[in-house]
Amino acid sequence: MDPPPKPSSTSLFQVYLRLRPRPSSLVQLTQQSLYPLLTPPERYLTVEPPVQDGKDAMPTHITLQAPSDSRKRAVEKFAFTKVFEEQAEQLDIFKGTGLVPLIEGVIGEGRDGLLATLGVTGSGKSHTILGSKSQRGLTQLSLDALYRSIKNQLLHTTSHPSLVSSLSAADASEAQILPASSFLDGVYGDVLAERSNSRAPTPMMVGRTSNLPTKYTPKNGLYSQWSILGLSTGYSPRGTGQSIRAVPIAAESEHPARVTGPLPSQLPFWNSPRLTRTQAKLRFGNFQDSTSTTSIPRRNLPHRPSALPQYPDISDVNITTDPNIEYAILISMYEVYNDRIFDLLSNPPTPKDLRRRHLLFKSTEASPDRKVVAGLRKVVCASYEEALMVLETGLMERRVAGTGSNSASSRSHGFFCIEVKRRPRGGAPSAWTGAQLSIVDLAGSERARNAKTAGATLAEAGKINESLMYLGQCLQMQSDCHDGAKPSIVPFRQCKLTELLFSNSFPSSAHNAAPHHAHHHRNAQKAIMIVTADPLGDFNATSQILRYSALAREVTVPRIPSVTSTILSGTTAVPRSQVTSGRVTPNAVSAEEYEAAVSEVARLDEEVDILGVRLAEEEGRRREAEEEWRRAEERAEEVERQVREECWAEMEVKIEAERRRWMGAWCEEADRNDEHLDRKLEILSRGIQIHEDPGPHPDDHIADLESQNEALRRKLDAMERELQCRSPTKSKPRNPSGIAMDSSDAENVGFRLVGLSLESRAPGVAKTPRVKGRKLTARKWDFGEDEEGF
Ligand SMILES: Nc1ncnc2c1ncn2[C@@H]1O[C@H](COP(=O)(O)OP(=O)(O)OP(=O)(O)O)[C@@H](O)[C@H]1O
Repeated sequence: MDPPPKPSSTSLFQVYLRLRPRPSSLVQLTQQSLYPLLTPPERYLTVEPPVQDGKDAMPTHITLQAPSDSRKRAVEKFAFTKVFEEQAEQLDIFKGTGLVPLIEGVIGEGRDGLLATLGVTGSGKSHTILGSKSQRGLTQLSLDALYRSIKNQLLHTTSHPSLVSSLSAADASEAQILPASSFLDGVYGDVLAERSNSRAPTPMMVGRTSNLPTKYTPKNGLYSQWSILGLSTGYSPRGTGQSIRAVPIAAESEHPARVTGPLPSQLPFWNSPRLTRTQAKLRFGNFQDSTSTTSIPRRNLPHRPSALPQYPDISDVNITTDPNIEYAILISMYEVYNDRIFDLLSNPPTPKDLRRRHLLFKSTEASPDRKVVAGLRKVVCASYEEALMVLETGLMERRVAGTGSNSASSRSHGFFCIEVKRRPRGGAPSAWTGAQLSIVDLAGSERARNAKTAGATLAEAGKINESLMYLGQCLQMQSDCHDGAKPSIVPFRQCKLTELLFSNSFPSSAHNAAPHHAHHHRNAQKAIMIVTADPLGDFNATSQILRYSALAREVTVPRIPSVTSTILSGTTAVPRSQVTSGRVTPNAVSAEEYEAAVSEVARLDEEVDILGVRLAEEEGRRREAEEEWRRAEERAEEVERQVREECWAEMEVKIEAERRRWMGAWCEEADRNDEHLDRKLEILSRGIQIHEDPGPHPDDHIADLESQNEALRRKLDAMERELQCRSPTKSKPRNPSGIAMDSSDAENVGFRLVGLSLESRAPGVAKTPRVKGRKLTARKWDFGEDEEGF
């Protein structure tokens, strides 16, 4: 097989392979005692000797053969840029993978750099990127190299108060930029107050399974993922006073932590007082998590610097910089979880709103030709220690869970971005340009059967595998079109992960830039992929990853003793003497023809074998396609369901709003009516004064009656006198009934009139008697008529 293709201008990634060492003998012993029936795993991977000669020559090829392969499957050979064997250390990886030139490109050329790890779960991706208790990872080493190189040209927010505002003005990603001191104070300053409002903790378990007690409960105590960076908390969140410590694995134990140089203890927030037990309880609450995995708080206290690993030392790494340039470094962190981007450095919008807002990867007004993650929080870090603290804070937010394959399995793809901003010394505030180094810790692909996941963790695994499948397709495309084919056909827009990894892999074109923006031509990013593999791990999962990530691949079919070979061996066994004996039948063929036929059969047989392998591959691809189809259908259903739910929710909101509007209008109308009525009543009560009739005073009434009586009496007297003065011959006047009336009668009449008059004044009395009475009193002419009648 040829040496792996040299990275060309079209290749998107340089691909390195790192093999994970065997677990330490102590771990193996523990495993054996826990699972005595378990057969020790067989190694299925062989590293080929280096193709080139020389002392520093590195292997580039591996062969893969299924362990205990009764079916005699094809032997596959893979080519990588370099293969790092089990004994390789972090420093070897740092120096041997071209990470230093990548950093140089970021500082000097303004070229974006990308470093990513890919592998099956538990194969050592996080170990490579983040390191362990005793060794720094590539992230810390890159940060160290960066800060060492530009420390004399680095601007600080303390000495340049306008630094943050000038960086914000030049930022194209709508980011919230703040100095590290403000950020760290915000996170750790008022720990008590914040903790009580903190988000629900994400399931987390850290440490090797084999090192954990058999029954692992929160009461056993925990240590955070950050401790793998060597920043031991020295603090048990439950206040038990104990923290589980990972038993150092063989490679690590050779390099005990060395603490040298300036320590983060010099930072003010690292010296903040430790929590008391009560405070801790208050702060972390009661960790009664119902999930199968154990929870620890997302943000621990600032860690003690005493365990900070300084190994490996990279003080000999020198990156030359232009002294006329001044720099600022911005750190941001996000994770891709379930195909959505979440900021790892920002707090929830409100303490009550525990849901995180996902961010968009898009072109902005200030960055029309290049997509950026918009709205991230970026922290200006003036020193390596500050950058480490920010990294810790982000890692605490990252989703990690214990699975059957890895006790601290990353459940999201983590992105750690170091933006190196540069401008000429004393340049205008807006003159910032720069490039970014992105370090990506991908979540591992896993088989549900091996990982023994269920529920949400299984769903996460589905999403992880899906995004890794798309990544695989992109990488496959890169290796397929190595020889001059266009890499632009790489289908990277299929999911968020591949978009983030590949969209800056191509140089920006000037015509895409908006005319009102000074166009800054960007070089295509340089990218390094470190594929991690456990030679004793899951064969199928590992071979699948290697298949799509390798730069080249060759399949050899093992020779199977078949009918052909039997014939062949029979042929060779035929003694020449027999062939030439002359006992040849008319149908018999010559020995040469027979041999040619047999070799033709052998060739065809080989072809059949190769076709068999191809068929198996095609079948695998078909299965993948079917799986993709199924997932696409599921996605479509999910989208449909979401749309329905959204529409439903929107409808409900609208109906509710309409109802409220109507209720409001109805209430308003009712109020208006009430008001109107009130006003009317008021007007009425003001305008109409009801006077109560006091009624006649009884004395007045009596006096009145008496005067009337008196008047009548006088009238009667006058009439009597008149009668007496008339001649005695004249007959006595008659009453209407014809009966003669004497004075006593007249008196009676008078009294009756008075009585009638009284009755007529009484309320509710009928008028008829009054008419009668008036008739009696007022009809003087009646008398007159009578008089005339006499
Ligand atoms: N090169 C190495 N040297 C020493 N220990 C290693 C190495 N690689 C991995 N390990 C150990 O193996 C375990 C699993 O590694 P790690 O967590 O890095 O896996 P991972 O690939 O990131 O898994 P996941 O995808 O599930 O997050 C850790 O305990 C780690 O310390």
